[in-house]
Amino acid sequence: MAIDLGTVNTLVYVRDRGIVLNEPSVVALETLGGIPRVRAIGSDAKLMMGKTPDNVSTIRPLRGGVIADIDVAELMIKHFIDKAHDRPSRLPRRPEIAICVPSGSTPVERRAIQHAASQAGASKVWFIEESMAAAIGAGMPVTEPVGAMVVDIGGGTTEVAVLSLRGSAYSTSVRIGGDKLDEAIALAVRRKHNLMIGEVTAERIKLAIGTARMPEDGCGQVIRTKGRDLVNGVPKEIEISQAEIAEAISESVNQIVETVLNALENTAPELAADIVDQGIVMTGGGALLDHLDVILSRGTGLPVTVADNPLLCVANGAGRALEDPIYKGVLIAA
Ligand SMILES: Nc1ncnc2c1ncn2[C@@H]1O[C@H](COP(=O)(O)OP(=O)(O)OP(=O)(O)O)[C@@H](O)[C@H]1O
Repeated sequence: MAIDLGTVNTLVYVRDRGIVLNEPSVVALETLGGIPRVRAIGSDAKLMMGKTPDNVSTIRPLRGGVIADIDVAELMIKHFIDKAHDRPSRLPRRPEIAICVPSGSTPVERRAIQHAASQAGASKVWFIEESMAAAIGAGMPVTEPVGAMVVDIGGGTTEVAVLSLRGSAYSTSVRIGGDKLDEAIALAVRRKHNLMIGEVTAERIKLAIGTARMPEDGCGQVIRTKGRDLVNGVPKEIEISQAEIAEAISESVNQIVETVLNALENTAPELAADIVDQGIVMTGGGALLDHLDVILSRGTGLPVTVADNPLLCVANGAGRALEDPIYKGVLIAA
C-alpha cells in the first residue's frame, strides 16, 4: 500500500488495484461537553468547510507543506488506511506501507506518521520523497544516468527536483501551491469588489476560470460569484473576469518560474544538458492551471509537458516504487 499524504488531497494506492481512495485532507471535529470528537473525515468534512456551527471546526492538518496538527493528522491517516482496508480486496492483513511525506516534515512529524500507520496495521513503514514519487508516477527515467527535472505543484508547496540514478541531484521546495493561488484570488475579490469569499469559493473560481496567462482580449471569460459585502454586511453577487484572476495569481506564478530558474542555475552542466533534451515535466494539481506550462516554457526557454493525470502521479509513483525492484533504494525505512 502507498499513501500520498497531501496538503489538499490524500490518496491511497493498493498493489494490483491502483488508487482506491482519493479524498480531501480535511477533518471535522465536534466539541460536546468540552470533549472533541471526530464528526467527519475526507470528502464529508470538506463539504462542511466554512459552514460549521460554533461547536464544529474543520481542520486541514497539513498546511504549507508541513504537518500543522500532528494529532489530527494521525487520526486522518489511520482513518484512510482503515477505509482502504474495508473495501473488498486481497490486501494482506499487515501490509508494508510507503508514505509520501511533505519535504518540510520534521523527524518528530515523521515519527507521528509512522506511528499512525503502524497503529493502522502496517508491518513496515517506508518514506519516499514527494518529487521522486511524482517523477516515477509520471514515467520519467529516474533510474538511468540522465538528468530529469520534475516540478510538482501541490496545494501547499511546489517541489522542484533534478533526478538521476534513483537519487536527487538537486531539490528545492517553496511554499507556493494551489492554496496560495486561492488566497490571492480571495484577496483580490476583497480589494476590488469589497466582497468576502471563503477558501472553497476561491478554489472554485480558480478551477472554473483560473489561468496563468493574461487573456488576449484583455478580459477573457467571466463568472458570477457570491459572498458577503464588506460595506453593508449582506450577501451579494458579483462578476469576476479571467483577467482579474490572472493578475491576482501572477506573483505566485512568477515565483514558481523563479524557483525553477534557480534550480536550473544550480544544476551540474551534464545534467542541465539532459534537461534541455528531455524538457521539464510538471505534476500535481497545480500543473493543471491553464497555460502554466506555456508560461514556464517561456520563462525557462525549455520544453515543458504536463504529466498524464498529474493529480495521481505521486500516489502511483509511490506504489510503483514499493512493487518494482527496479526502484530499490528510493524508499527510506522509517
Ligand atoms: N484544473 C486545475 N487548475 C488549477 N488548479 C487545480 C486544478 N485541479 C486541481 N488544482 C489544484 O491542485 C491542488 C491540489 O493538488 P495536489 O492534490 O497535487 O496537492 P497535494 O498533494 O494535496 O499538496 P502537496 O503536494 O502540497 O502536499 C489544489 O490546490 C487544487 O485547487
